[in-house]
Amino acid sequence: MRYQSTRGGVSGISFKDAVLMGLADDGGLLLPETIPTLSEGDIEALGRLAYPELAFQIISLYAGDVPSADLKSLIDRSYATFTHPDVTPLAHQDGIYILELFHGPTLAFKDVALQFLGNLFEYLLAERDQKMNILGATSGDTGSAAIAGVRGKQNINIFILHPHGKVSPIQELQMTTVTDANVFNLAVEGTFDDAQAIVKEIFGDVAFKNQYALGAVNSINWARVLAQVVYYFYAFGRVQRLTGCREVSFSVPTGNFGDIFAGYIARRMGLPIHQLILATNENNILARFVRDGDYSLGEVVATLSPSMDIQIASNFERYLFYLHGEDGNAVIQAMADFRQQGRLEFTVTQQERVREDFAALSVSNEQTLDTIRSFHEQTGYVLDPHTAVGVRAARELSGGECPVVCLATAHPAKFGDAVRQAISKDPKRPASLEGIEDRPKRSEIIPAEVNAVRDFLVKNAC
Ligand SMILES: Cc1ncc(COP(=O)(O)O)c(C=O)c1O
Ligand SMILES: N[C@@H](CCOP(=O)(O)O)C(=O)O
Repeated sequence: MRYQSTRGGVSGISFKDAVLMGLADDGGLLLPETIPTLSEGDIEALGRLAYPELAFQIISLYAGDVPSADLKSLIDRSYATFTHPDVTPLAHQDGIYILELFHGPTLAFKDVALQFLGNLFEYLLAERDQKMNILGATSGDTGSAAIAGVRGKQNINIFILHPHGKVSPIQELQMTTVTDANVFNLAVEGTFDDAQAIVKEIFGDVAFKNQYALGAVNSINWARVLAQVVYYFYAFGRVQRLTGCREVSFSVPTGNFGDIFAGYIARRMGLPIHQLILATNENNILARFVRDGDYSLGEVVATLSPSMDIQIASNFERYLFYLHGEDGNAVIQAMADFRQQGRLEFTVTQQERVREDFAALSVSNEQTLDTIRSFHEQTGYVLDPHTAVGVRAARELSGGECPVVCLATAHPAKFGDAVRQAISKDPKRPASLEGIEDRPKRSEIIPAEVNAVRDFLVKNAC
């Protein structure tokens, strides 16, 4: 399998090189040159596998240059850190399937990909006798999952930018209480969008990126999206065996468009996804895009699901590539238009195609609280606010023709304030969070300026 950039300036590179390149050297995002498709029989057989074996089968399709035994060992080690034997178990509550993606070390779906990516980086760096400085932006969950994936690892330093004061207290502590010498937390005086723009601008300076061997842990990195494709197949297989259904819908709480894009890839591989429901909070540019073709930038507002307080969704560029018939020049033009005008226009045909690909809903804070409350009253199950956004959208948009899987992207204990507001009690705390408030902390506040981050990196790079 070879990889190409959404902007047409990079092509023919291997999986290993794509993982190390992160952001494509032409500023675009990497995608496989072809998407492998699977037959109904293949998909049914895959659906019977245990999670690590399924991950091996799916990832192998895209990572032919990693020897099978090595890939298997990387995957097995990555999922051995999960506390549930099924890795991503499926609960059935109130007619909805909840795919619990939060049983990894930092209690969010990001662990599914970042445990793997951390091990993969270590493996590739050892093979090439290289060092790496990871630079990432987080609205709360990617940061701690990436740190957990590489803390204490040889030849890797990690620099994570989070928006100062805009992540939940537990999310902040999960990052800043990791005081290993190779971990640097930077609290940026701005939004997640500012942090992500800084990261992309620094990656865009290819000479600097190569000089400091920068690595990407955000969904900029294709390996992130790829590892997330796996659980769509896993959930489909489990639900199909339980219900005998031919198709399944998925509802996906969405911010940076990575998780739902993984579902889009799974569907392109042949997975019979009926509806792919894109659920946003009040930062609703993506929901407006799907429903009305209105892709225009708004101000980021703080919500009860802070990890989705995003307006400029990184992976949208990957979808644009397909929407524009895999034409890199059209993507370059669209990205330039968006930078200049803060909006994009779509033809009627494109808008129709988008609505074939996705259904969408924007969910308010009030509706989020109401969903956590009513779901708890009906089932006793406690949803985190991001998952609640997806559950609300599933309830409103799914037509009931086939089962719906809601991706449960975080453990409710990460968002205690929102849960308490909804059900007047604290969510149960998993053991990993016990005493987190009392641990030593390390982080730096930094202005939302490229040069400030660049200077910090130069001083602390490995
Ligand atoms: C808990 C949680 N749910 C949902 C999302 C949205 O996922 P994506 O950014 O891949 O759209 C995020 C952040 O990305 C998150 O941290
Ligand atoms: N919600 C994310 C934002 C970054 O998304 P990513 O999937 O591109 O890493 C977070 O928690 O940081």
